[in-house]
Amino acid sequence: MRYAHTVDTVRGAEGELMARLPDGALMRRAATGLARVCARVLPRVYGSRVVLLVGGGDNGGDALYAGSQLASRGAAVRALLVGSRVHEGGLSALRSAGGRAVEVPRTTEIPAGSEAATEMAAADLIVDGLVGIGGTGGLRGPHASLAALAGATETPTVAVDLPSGIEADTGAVEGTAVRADVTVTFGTHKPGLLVSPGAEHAGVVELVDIGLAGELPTARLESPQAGDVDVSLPRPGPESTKYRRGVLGMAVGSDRYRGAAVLAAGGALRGGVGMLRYAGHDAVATEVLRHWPEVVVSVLDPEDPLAGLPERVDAWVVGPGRGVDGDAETELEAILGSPLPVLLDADAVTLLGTRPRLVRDREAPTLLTPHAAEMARLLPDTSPREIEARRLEYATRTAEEYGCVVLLKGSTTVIAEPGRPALADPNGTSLLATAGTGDVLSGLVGSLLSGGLAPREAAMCGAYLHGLAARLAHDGGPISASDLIGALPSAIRALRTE
Ligand SMILES: NC(=O)C1=CN([C@@H]2O[C@H](COP(=O)(O)OP(=O)(O)OC[C@H]3O[C@@H](n4cnc5c(N)ncnc54)[C@H](OP(=O)(O)O)[C@@H]3O)[C@@H](O)[C@H]2O)[C@@H](O)CC1
Ligand SMILES: [K+]
Repeated sequence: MRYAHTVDTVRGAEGELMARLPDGALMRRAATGLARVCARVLPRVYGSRVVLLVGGGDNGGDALYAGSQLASRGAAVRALLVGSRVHEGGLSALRSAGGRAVEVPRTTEIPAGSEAATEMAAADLIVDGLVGIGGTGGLRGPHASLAALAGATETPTVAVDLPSGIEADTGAVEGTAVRADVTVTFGTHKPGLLVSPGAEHAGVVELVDIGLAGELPTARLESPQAGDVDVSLPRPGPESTKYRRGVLGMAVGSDRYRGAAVLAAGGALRGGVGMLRYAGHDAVATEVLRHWPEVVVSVLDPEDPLAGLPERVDAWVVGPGRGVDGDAETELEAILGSPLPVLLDADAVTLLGTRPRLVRDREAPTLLTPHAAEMARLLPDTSPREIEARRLEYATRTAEEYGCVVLLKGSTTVIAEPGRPALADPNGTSLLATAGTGDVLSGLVGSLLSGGLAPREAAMCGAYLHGLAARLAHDGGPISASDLIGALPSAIRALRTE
């Protein structure tokens, strides 16, 4: 698991630790770790050209001290000082080691042909020490200008603690931000490094241990790795039967949207469900059976559909392609009235927007799996764009307002449960941005719910396997939702070797 803590928590832990350590010890540890990574990114240190972007705070101080270490190993290091002040200790260390520093004019626009721009383009490495966890709001003035100019070069860029311009606690990016190839972060990850859009600016994230771990409380955010998914995933043993492995009920698809049912069923079957009980009208039920003869189908009578819903199930998946008419609403209400875990996706989430009490008043476990547009229907006066920009914040808010677990699909899938650290899936890929992949996910996560996993863990494992399957199915060209189903067993196998 990767753990991420908020700025306030990091500051608190830093304060505790600093009180026991000599002055400057933490910054020395941070700078040494940073210099080590920079040395690895450079083809060789001696004779290389390094440009430091140095803001006025300790983030700039880290860059200056790391720069001094590179300079003492023979790199030509030049610091562009852009803050209203500068870390004096770092600056004198750099100068003593033979590095040079120039003040960048504090004009808002630094032109493309300026000396600073030329130096960045000619450098072997740019080190971004403009702002770290002390940053507030989008980058201002010359900081924004330098970040944009760095982004216009091909020069490899290492960000100090986090890429300047991304919001540490959320991953939101307002305006220009540095795009790093590598981010060297200190003590713990910051949530913004693991959630898009911030995560897309961070490149490879390397954690430098500065001794903070002992002071850190519960994380704000966790990012599961293959081993975490592997240990959580239910595996059949000698005692397993189809009933013990879990029976999943599915109320998805409709005569109009038959594919949704076929895809969700595929996700559940390849996700390892013990038995799948599908309920739907004749045409869609026949289609499901044609694709997946192992499914136990209940054909619903249009005159009395509720009477046909299967009873002996361990969990339910409701919504994809089911519609939002009166029958769908009555069915949703009936299923949510059961004491079983229920996953609501797509149309069921839309229906919930008009009847929030259906979940708010529920005591049994509920998991919502919306994308941003569906989530916007749950939160009045919120647009999908706002949700995309602040995924962690809105997933958390939805979970709290509805009192359930929420999996927000998209660039970084975020899972939130009130009172627990949120989870950020590390496997996000644009390969999944294609019709039907959400249906597969609902079936896959549903199979894990029916297998006995708590909603948060089912969501975590499902999201991880979904992304991994997409990567495994990809052989250079696009993939479809059906390819994803085919790759799920390999994804489960691959957990052990990841
Ligand atoms: N915590 C730890 O455990 C450790 C922390 N360490 C390091 O300390 C870093 C935190 O240092 P910090 O507190 O000095 O703040 P920092 O990130 O340098 O930013 C402040 C400066 O940025 C400026 N500024 C702000 N927003 C801006 C904007 N939008 N656009 C433009 N400018 C903006 C602001 O300028 P002002 O607004 O005051 O003029 C001020 O000068 C941390 O990230 C890590 O690298 C390690 O050394 C050791 C262990
Ligand atoms: K930075």
